Amino acid sequence: MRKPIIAGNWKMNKTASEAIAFVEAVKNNIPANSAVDSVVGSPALFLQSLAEAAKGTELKVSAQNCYFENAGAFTGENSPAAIADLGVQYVIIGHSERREYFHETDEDINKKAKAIIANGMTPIVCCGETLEQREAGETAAWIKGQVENGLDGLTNEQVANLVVAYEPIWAIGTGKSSSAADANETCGVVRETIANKFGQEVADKVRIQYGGSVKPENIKEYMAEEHIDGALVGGAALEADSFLALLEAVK
Ligand SMILES: O=C[C@H](O)COP(=O)(O)O
Repeated sequence: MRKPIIAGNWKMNKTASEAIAFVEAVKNNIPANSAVDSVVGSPALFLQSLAEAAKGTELKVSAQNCYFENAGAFTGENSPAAIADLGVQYVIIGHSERREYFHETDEDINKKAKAIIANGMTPIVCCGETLEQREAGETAAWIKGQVENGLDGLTNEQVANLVVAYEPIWAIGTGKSSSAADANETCGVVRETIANKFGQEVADKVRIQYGGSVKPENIKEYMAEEHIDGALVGGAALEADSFLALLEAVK
């Protein structure tokens, strides 16, 4: 049985005081030993204060990116070792916005996954196709390539413990969510790709999220599907009430 994982991704939103207010409003409203892993993905600026505020609670903090080296002359980047030292437990990598606007490749994402794991954190590895790829019938082949390349060289145990987020790019922030059946089919491609590369036992353990216009009103439909173990949520995870409603719908 895979434990559901709901992760909010704030993207480049919120000020420091808004971020703390969110965590204060949420952290004590998640029951101890919750049946759901609850994660909030913050800009790097607020990671330290949020990790401190959430310490000892069920709410876990995620970065939205990091570099793949722990230290050195990489102006403007954030070290995975330094992020881990703050008490951050997850890092989202390979989000389609990072791939598109910051030209991240599968190779970068693979190096980041290794660095995140080496620092004791859990990567949330994103993949997803464009509308053009979907309409051309290329979704499965594209997702297979992203997953194979992104996870290349990891051990079976490392893959079993990470999270993959499938986010069709055309469904992100558009209000056009994928149908639950279509999302499940592609999450099934992720699982099958992992089974072929790392074995069925690993594939049965890895948690796969769907992301793209998930809201408290539709999350149950996704969570009812065989291959969907959680959600990566943007817009509907920005307000504490809505984030708590997502958790409530899943538990
Ligand atoms: O990382 C989250 C996704 O990009 C989904 O964003 P959204 O829920 O606003 O569509």
